[in-house]
Amino acid sequence: MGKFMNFARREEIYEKYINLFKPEKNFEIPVDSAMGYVSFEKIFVRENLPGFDKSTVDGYALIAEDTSGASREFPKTFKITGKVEMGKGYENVVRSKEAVWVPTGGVIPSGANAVVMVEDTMVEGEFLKVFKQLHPWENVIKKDSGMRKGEVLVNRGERITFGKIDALLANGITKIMVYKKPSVGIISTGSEVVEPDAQKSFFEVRDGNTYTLKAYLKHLGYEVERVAHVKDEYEKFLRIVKEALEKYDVVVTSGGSSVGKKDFTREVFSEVGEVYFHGAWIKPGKPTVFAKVGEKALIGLPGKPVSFMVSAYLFLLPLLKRLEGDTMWKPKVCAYVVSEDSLKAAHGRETFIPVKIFDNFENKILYAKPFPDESGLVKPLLNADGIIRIPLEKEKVEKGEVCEFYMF
Ligand SMILES: Nc1nc2c(c(=O)[nH]1)N[C@H]1C(S)=C(S)[C@@H](COP(=O)(O)OP(=O)(O)OC[C@H]3O[C@@H](n4cnc5c(N)ncnc54)[C@H](O)[C@@H]3O)O[C@H]1N2
Ligand code: MOO
Repeated sequence: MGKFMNFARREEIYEKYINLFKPEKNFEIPVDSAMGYVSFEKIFVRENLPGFDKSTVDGYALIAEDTSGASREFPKTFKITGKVEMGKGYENVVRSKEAVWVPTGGVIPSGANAVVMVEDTMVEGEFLKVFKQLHPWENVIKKDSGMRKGEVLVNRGERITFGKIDALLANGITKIMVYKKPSVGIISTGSEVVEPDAQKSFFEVRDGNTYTLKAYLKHLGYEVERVAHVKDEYEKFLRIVKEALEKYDVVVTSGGSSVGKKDFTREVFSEVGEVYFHGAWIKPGKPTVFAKVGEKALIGLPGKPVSFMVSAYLFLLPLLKRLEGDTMWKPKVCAYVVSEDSLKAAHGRETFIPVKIFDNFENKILYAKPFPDESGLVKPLLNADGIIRIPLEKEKVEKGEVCEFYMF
């Protein structure tokens, strides 16, 4: 197989490889099925919301100034003059020393400027005793204080959250154009690799990688298949990759990405397309292969379990996000956390270490328990919530030092 070819730093791989890919397809979807998709449209608020002054409590609408000095001992008395019905307007005006029943969400009658909660009142025939002093607009959502016509609701390239869905529906928007999510085919390689449910010899390894990645991508909403497993046979590997490229937007392989005699990934990728990089200055995940075949992406992930998942997190996920139109496709720092142990970085490589996060509620600090064991083991990921990063220029992290945390 020979040597590594064309190493690059992570940012360079983002700029010179992942940036080459663009979202192509979009379609219309009901808003209540759009969660997690990326919007193809820029959508504006259609009407001011709420369109009326609205009560936040069940109680009586009145003029706040009339409650001045009110208490349990010295209540103020009002005349009850009517009641508001939900979803309806109210004709009459509230005058000084008058009170009108209003349910939560009901309209504030004109003239009134506050609502006293029913618990702070007592009804005596036609009259209401108020035990509490209110300030103007207490317990009222002011008209149009929520959204204004013309404000941006959703930008093109923004992911649809439940907050966006709620706001779209509140505006009467029930359909939205979103980008299609890319489809992913995952190929497992390695003569020692067997199916997870297989009887295996002492020296064989169960295929965790490809099924784990499938589970993760499926959970994130991508169309994903674990296509096949191939032994270290060049011709068969080549054929399976070609077939997968016909079918999927992105093809990912596991294993065989290093420089061993039977590591065919780079060679196979070079035969079907253009290899941009073979090797990333990161640990784990160094022997990752990045290729492009027409508009399709072909990524060769290393076989070691931690290297496989970390490289998938750092490169495959951003690629998929970019392909689905997400403008925020690069990995994002989720929090700054304190490392519970001192850690050594890999020389000349940006280092990522699986961690579990602990909350310390007393001092309001997040702590990270690192699992820096060999990336060829499965164990470091067992209890990991994500990874912390040691930048390229740093050689170590001291116990108690603050690190960037990236959540899986
Ligand atoms: N001479 C060098 N050797 C290696 C280098 C190097 O720079 N020079 N880099 C090392 C690094 S770093 C990594 S990471 C590995 C990656 O190697 P490969 O991608 O070729 O992976 P394999 O050799 O196929 O497998 C490595 C390891 O992972 C196990 N494996 C493979 N597939 C699966 C699977 N689907 N599920 C679970 N485990 C799997 C496999 O049995 C091996 O134990 O290269 C180093 N070598
Ligand atoms: O990059 Mo390897 O993935 O260091 O273990």
